[in-house]
Amino acid sequence: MAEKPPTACTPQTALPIIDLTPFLPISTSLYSTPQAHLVAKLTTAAALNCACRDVGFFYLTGHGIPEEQRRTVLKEARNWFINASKEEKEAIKRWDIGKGPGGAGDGARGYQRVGENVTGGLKDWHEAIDHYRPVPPTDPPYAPIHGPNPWPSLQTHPTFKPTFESYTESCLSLGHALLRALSLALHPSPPKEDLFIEFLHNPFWVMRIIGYPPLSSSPEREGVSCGEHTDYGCITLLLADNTRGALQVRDKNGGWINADPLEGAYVVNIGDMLERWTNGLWESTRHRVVHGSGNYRVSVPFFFEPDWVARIKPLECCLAQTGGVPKYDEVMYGEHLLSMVLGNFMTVPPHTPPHTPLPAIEPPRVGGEKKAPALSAEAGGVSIIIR
Ligand SMILES: O=C(O)CCC(=O)C(=O)O
Ligand SMILES: [Fe+2]
Repeated sequence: MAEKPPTACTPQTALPIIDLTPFLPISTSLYSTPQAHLVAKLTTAAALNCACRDVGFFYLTGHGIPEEQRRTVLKEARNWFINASKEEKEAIKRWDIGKGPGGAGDGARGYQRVGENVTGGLKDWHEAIDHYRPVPPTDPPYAPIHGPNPWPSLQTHPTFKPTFESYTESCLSLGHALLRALSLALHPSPPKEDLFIEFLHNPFWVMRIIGYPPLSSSPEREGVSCGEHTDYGCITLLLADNTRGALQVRDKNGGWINADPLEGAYVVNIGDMLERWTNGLWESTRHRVVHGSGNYRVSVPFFFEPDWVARIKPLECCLAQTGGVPKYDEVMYGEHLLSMVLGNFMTVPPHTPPHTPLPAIEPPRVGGEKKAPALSAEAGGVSIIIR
């Protein structure tokens, strides 16, 4: 007789480790009976529920993405950041809306130089290429995040684009599997893996390819590499090199937990959309990057999001567990993203030194509570992104 999956959470001091194997397509061959498979899934789901409820961050093993592919992604990213010339970087730069050559520019896709991103009012000490799911140029709901992503030159970096395109496919498969597991975590009895399926016909995604010079190379020799924020979507699959002591996660007491890399694992966190779906049962956890050591750090967070047009509101099963009163108004994911990304414009002098505090921003109201905003504005050549 198969063992029963655990139901209670034990207190966590570090990030929990979750094995997703039972949710991978190959998993059916691993278990002797459907009942044994279901118990394995429920065990993973129960651990996920604890991780999302207590920490909002976890290590994910058994994710099915080959180590070789993950290593190649980081190698390509590092190679480009270190070896691409200033001109090559500027050739794929992010343009403010309509300000690129021939009126191009969506305010979002492309390369941002060190200090161009600002989080929580402070400039971030990193450079990055931001990619979004390519969408047709004439598809109205996506405006202005239209168009293709800009890629490094095929002449100088021929393997960059295919590497990231195939990695995107892998992350999308993993995202779907993880969302089935999260569904079961919320609805184990009777077991339900399809709570999110109606929101994931064509999931939107964002991928940031980030290079972090050491903070000691910044003018102030201190500050922050990526300011404190929550992620605004569904789940984030973080692939990072083996630098320790950089990514820090807020714990429930307001302290910081180091989310150091774990060999072969993803660091995963839940975003604001899952907080809304769960009516706050799971909170998207604040985190930041403070890269104090002397190396050049590389990370590639992949943000797996709902469909652009998905309408997000607390799920019935989560309302039932949280007193029955919705704490969040319904939002369309794409509108929410755009309001965060483009709805706030701030005036920033063009030569503001890194880590200069910017004017305070009134955070949007979320279920009557103030919640840190995720927004982007361009002014004076500075992009402001507050996740
Ligand atoms: O680089 C990292 O470790 C995390 C970056 C991050 O939190 C983000 O881009 O949202
Ligand atoms: Fe983040």
